[in-house]
Amino acid sequence: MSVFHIAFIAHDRKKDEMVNFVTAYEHVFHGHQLYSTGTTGLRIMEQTELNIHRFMSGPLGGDQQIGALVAQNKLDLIIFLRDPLMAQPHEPDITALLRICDVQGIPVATNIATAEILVKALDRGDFAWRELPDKYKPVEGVE
Ligand SMILES: O=C(CO)COP(=O)(O)O
Repeated sequence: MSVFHIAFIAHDRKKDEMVNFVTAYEHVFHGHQLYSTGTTGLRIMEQTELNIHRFMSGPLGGDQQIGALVAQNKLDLIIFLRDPLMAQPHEPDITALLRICDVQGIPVATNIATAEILVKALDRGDFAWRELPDKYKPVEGVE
């Protein structure tokens, strides 16, 4: 099985939805390299057997840390359940993360409907196209 690099991010009022989603598809995510922002990852790990590399909490820079991986083309899929009805103090970081996903052409789901479609595609093996030959080469000048 190919190992893909997947990040989970959820705003506070979307965290229950994220935990339910990841729990339902735990068997699909198992065996992949998983990342998250701080609190989202904690919540998922409390409810599943998944091991997740947690970055900082979103408002403290976690979105930017994940964005740095995206900039280096080191993520294959991001599930980012955003809260469209509440302003976030780190809105510029969120916009920057989505922008850099578009720069690199990274699949990113910002609502549960898209997340469902992408996880089913992952399960089917539709992510093989992400096995780019230069994906994990270190970026010059960056450790
Ligand atoms: O704010 C977030 C994403 O913008 C999520 O951060 P937490 O997972 O730490 O709550």
